[in-house]
Amino acid sequence: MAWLPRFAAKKKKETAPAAASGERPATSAVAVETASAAETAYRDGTAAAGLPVRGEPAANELILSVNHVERSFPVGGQQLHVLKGIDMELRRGQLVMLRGRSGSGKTTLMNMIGGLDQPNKGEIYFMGHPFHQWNDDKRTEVRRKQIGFIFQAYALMPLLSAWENVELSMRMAGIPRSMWKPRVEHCLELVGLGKRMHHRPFELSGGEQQRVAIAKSIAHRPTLLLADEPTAELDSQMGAQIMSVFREIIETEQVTICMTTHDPTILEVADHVYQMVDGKFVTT
Ligand SMILES: Nc1ncnc2c1ncn2[C@@H]1O[C@H](COP(=O)(O)OP(=O)(O)OP(=O)(O)O)[C@@H](O)[C@H]1O
Repeated sequence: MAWLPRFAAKKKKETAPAAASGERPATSAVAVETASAAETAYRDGTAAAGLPVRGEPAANELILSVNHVERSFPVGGQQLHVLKGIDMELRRGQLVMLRGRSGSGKTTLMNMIGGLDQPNKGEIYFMGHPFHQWNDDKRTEVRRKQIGFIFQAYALMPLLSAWENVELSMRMAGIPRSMWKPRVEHCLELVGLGKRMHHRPFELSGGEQQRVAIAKSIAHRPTLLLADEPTAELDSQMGAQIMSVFREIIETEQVTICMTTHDPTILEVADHVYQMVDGKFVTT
């Protein structure tokens, strides 16, 4: 679970300017025109809205390709080889799972896929963008618009309602204010929380809180969702509900989901499972 603190530290840095832009008042004619162009673009699903193009995505489109990736960390004057030549790919609409013992390198790989870290060797292309070559600012820009993150411990703001939590993520993604309401409603309904929109996290069950976190992660219409043990805190029934929500959002949002899990019952619903042992994938 090293992923959460490492991601949280970076996230703080990346969201500050976005939050400011979300609050931008449309006071000038230019600003009004820009906002309405962005809103139209958002409705039409065009790139001008600052969101990924929706349209009709090509079935089976290659979203991510990882080629011969290696990652080492200096520890005690020596190199600790954590990833030892990883090849994988993710395609549009897939639900892909990574499984492996604690310390096998899953989090390290997820950090690379999400553009939070870079390999020492090898290539990572996300939507054709060479993450292995790009600097942190360029990767952050793509990540903010096209990738969503879900954590084991939900990562919700405790004093905000479900609605406000989802709205906050749209504000931070720089989406025009007038688009927030319909999209927040849509996302919360999609995860089955239409009747709990104004509850705060402590008024919701663990499964419901995780569903708010999912609504939050898809509000900006990412292409890829990365989920670190999203069912680990839940009982098997709630875990199954989360998996059915994942299937639903894959269908309706054409998103791709890559998640880590230890739960063998959940593995059954994956389109593909990568088994990691000591920094490499093995076939089972
Ligand atoms: N920044 C770092 N510096 C040094 N070692 C690291 C660093 N990040 C990860 N490691 C080491 O790499 C190995 C793999 O860690 P990683 O967090 O990727 O495993 P994991 O499979 O996700 O484990 P878990 O299921 O417990 O989350 C561990 O031995 C860890 O200590």
